[in-house]
Amino acid sequence: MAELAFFSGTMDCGKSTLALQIQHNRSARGLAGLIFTRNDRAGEGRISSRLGLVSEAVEAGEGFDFHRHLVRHLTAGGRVDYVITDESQFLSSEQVDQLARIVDDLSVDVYAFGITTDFRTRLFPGSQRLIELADRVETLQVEALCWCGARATHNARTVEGRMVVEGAQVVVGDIGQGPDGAGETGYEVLCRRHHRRRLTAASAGSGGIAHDTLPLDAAVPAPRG
Ligand SMILES: Nc1ncnc2c1ncn2[C@@H]1O[C@H](COP(=O)(O)OP(=O)(O)O)[C@@H](O)[C@H]1O
Ligand SMILES: Cc1cn([C@H]2C[C@H](O)[C@@H](COP(=O)(O)O)O2)c(=O)[nH]c1=O
Repeated sequence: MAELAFFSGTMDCGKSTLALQIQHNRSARGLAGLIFTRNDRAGEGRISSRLGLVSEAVEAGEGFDFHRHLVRHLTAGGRVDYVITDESQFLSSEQVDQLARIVDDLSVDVYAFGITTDFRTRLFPGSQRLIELADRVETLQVEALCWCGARATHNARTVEGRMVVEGAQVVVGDIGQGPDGAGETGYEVLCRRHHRRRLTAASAGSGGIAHDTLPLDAAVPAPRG
């Protein structure tokens, strides 16, 4: 039976990489997929991972109808075994309904990838609808880490390394500072404790994992002698 699966997590946890791996493995076995994205950092009509993989994709902008696109494709004699949508957090609730309709009415698997919450810890519209409708919601296994070493569960937006809480929900960008450095909007993944305290690596003065904040003493035996 076809399914709607939502692979979610923070920024930088490997979602696009997994999307491209699924695409690679399925196409290697002769399955035909349609790949969609919206507002990828690499530009329109592209799906890119930080591991360097890039693939072409159909840009599913505002007003794009996934169900109509598939019906047209099939009517024209095309084949579709599965659908991948990256940056699905940016989709509208109606577009996610169309994805569910593709699964139920056309019996095509849909694998959606996206971050769950925005820089203010609120659900994106696309992610909210995916959580409501998906047959399965998967949290990615490769966790991103907060500067303190704890699992990063939240996305912070930063300006010059400092967390900001005002601004538009959608600002396309990357982990770290923008290319021009000062004043550029960037993102940093944090654990909830540090997101709540608005404590980024820069504001905490941390150059890397702060080992003394981890409860490692109990796990690592003290050296003998
Ligand atoms: N130089 C590198 N060497 C090994 N792994 C890397 C490197 N750069 C990035 N990664 C991996 O890529 C992941 C980010 O993958 P990506 O698909 O771009 O994430 P997402 O789509 O979730 O934002 C990182 O969590 C890390 O595991
Ligand atoms: C938290 C947050 C993120 N974004 C943008 C920033 C990136 O362009 C994407 C996430 O991409 P990734 O492949 O998962 O790293 O979302 C945003 O617009 N608003 C936010 O609050």
